[in-house]
Amino acid sequence: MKLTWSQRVGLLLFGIFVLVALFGPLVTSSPFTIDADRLLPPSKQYWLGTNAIGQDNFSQLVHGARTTLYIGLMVTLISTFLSASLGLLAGYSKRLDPLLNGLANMLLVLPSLLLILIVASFTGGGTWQLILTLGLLTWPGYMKLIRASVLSLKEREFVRAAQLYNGKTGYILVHHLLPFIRPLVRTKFILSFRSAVAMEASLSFLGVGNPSTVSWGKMLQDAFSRTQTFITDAWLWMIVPPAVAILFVTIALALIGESKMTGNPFAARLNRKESRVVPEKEMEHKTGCEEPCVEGVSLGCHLAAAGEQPSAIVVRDLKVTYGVKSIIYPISFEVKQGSITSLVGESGSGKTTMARTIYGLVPDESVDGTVMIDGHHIYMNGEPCTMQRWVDAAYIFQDPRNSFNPIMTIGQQFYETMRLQTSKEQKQAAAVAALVEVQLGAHVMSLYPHQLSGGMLSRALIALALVNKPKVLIADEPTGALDPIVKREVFDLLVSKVKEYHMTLLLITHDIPAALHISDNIIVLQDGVQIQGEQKQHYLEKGNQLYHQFG
Ligand SMILES: Nc1ncnc2c1ncn2[C@@H]1O[C@H](COP(=O)(O)OP(=O)(O)OP(=O)(O)O)[C@@H](O)[C@H]1O
Repeated sequence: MKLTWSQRVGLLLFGIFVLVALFGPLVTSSPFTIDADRLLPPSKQYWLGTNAIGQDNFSQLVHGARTTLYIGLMVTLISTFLSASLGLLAGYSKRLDPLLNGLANMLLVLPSLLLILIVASFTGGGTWQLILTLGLLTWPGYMKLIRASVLSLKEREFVRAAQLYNGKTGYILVHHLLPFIRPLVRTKFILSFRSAVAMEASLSFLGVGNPSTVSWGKMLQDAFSRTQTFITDAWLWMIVPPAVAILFVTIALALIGESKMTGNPFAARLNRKESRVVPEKEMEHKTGCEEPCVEGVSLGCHLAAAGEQPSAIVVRDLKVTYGVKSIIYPISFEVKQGSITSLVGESGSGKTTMARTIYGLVPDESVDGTVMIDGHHIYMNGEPCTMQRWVDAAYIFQDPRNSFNPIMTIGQQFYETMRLQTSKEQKQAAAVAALVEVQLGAHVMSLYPHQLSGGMLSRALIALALVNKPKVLIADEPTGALDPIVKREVFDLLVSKVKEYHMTLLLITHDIPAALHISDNIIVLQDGVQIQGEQKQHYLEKGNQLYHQFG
């Protein structure tokens, strides 16, 4: 990381204070020793003179650095940890959010200094009481910022994908979300340190704090509490040194913090990424459930038992409603094993909603009817789902750039989806083989998504979906964002792989000629309704014609 000049100055200045705090007390006398006259001016023996009871001001300043920085560090660690962890939890968990956010709001509306004074007065004057009071009352501001970031991040496709193949909240918070909020956490750390130093000084100055320790705030309090300080020149060596020390520490931290906010290359990279992606509307992921293919119970098995080609996807009387708005009107269809079915229709007709519903990405309460993939019921009154997503069935999201976590390498994201391979070597070999099959080299494993072109990302996403050789693949406009030539290449690649592995494909596309060319069946949606007969024929003919005319 390249340091800016202000960052270097800040670090140098702060480093000097840290060295003084660490080693100063080892080479100076005790700050409590009273062995000189009162209010002596600076001399060779007492570099900063003596205070109103004859203690060495220089020794007090050096020992005070240790206390002030120690309190600042501890307060900052507690406050930053709380901001980050509670912000992550509140942003991610709908259940915890009202509680944590409500608590943060409550603390924010109370006047903080008054609150701290009251709590500190009640808890007594110990150093740890002060640290805990400050640490426990100063987390809400940044907690809310982090919560807001997580609320937006968790709607991104790569988080949804991680939910599908890993599911564990702790893993997603630590591996997928924490890296994004790290710049905020760093900034919070530095700003907290700065305000904790100032706050400690203010509270000590007001008489709240440990009376048996020396700190810069306490030096100021001693000085201000005696009238001699101001009727002589004593204020010059009693007040100016601790005040300047506090000022310089806060300036040093401000310089470091300023650089962090503007010069952090990761933050810049993140901002570039954020500008490229638009978070989707909130659509809570709820899992369905698995029902093993028990003969005589599941619909797919009924068909198999009857000697027909079993259905890989069964949709019966499916209806999707968001609030009072109906998106999909009752619809039924089946996709036979090893076949390709295309779902076409005008923009906004409900194709993506249908695909997401089939894969179990739509909340239970919005869904009515039956959906089964390879014999597994997807929705069954909120029972936990055991259908292995990315293993039994995979889903290719519409936007490949949004589907990969921008701060993890492609290789790391492959490893996450693999459950069949146990060792790292096996995973590596399978991932490389999948990438090679989509004409990408093994070097792609170590690249970040922003280092790949749109076409490469689409191929990588197909490889990711194919790596476990799922029986069913749902692809939502897998070539939507590509130019016509690359589009055709990626499309052909997808179809060839589906055929090679005898997979079942449900394809959402606007490309009607391609759909007509490759599909065993085409479903046409219009305003959430499946159209049939002449109306369907007319739509396909018109779409085919227009596509040839305008691409
Ligand atoms: N989470 C949601 N809450 C409320 N309405 C939604 C939600 N998601 C989608 N919709 C609505 O459902 C309708 C169908 O959207 P959908 O994305 O399924 O269409 P689509 O056919 O895939 O469109 P396109 O081809 O443009 O991607 C739209 O009117 C959309 O506003």
